[in-house]
Amino acid sequence: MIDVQKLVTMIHGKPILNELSFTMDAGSMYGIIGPNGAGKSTLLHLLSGVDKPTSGKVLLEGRDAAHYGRKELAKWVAVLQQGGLAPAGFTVREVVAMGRYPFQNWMGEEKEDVTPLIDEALEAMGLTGLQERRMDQLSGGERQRAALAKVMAQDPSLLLLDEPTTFLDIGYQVQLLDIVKSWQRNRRMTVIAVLHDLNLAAHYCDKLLVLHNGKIEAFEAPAVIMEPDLIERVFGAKAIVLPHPQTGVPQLLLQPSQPSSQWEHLRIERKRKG
Ligand SMILES: Nc1ncnc2c1ncn2[C@@H]1O[C@H](COP(=O)(O)OP(=O)(O)OP(=O)(O)O)[C@@H](O)[C@H]1O
Repeated sequence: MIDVQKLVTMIHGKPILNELSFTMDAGSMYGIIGPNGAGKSTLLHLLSGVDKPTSGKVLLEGRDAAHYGRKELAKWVAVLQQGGLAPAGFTVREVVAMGRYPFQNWMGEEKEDVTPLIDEALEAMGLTGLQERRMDQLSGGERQRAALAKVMAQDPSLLLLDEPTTFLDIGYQVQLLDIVKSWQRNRRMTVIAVLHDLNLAAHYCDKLLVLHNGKIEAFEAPAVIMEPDLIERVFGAKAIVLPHPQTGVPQLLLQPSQPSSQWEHLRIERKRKG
């Protein structure tokens, strides 16, 4: 369980996160959504224990995240950073195997043979055929999948994802979230993902935390969040909300501000050119 108490982050005297308090249950999938600069990545870094708040606390399983050692924390918290891994001279398989680092002794050894775990992670992300390829020879999407395979090999209890679908085409966006979701259900893992695509967030997350101006605007089930007034208030965008024809999950259709005048402009242009 994650218990966030009166969390404040100030940067250059300006509050970026302003007294956030909430709890998240183990084994559920949560989305953090909000406009650019709302503080989503800042909050994720605090939840991972990497950054320290100006005041307030993040309790992971009842213990202050700031009091965990790095390696100890890495045994059960994995973070998939925005943009995945930087390209480097290692092969895909070597990078995925690095996910096991927190469990290794000083000689880089583990008690059990982890080959099947690494094979499974490579297979799940469609990387078996690319496992001997160097990271700098991969596309952005392939690197992102390698980064996810690495955190899969880590086998965490809490997985933090910062805009995991950014470099992926629509097929891999759905595939990545499908994998994370089934993994979350099967292993009772807790997942917290910063997502910009609200339609995907509504489909995959049990609850959505909406950040706006460093405060929690709402923390509810997607059916409550996907509501035109809230979307316009937070994102300044007009939207129509419709149930997905197959799943019934609310989905947003964005409304361009002046569609008719744009079409009119094109019609006049065409007429002018004859
Ligand atoms: N090191 C820093 N120095 C100054 N300002 C910072 C620093 N880090 C973050 N900020 C500011 O804090 C605010 C929140 O940043 P954060 O990256 O958490 O937003 P975000 O919601 O993740 O945004 P985005 O959707 O654009 O990724 C922004 O206004 C950003 O400019």
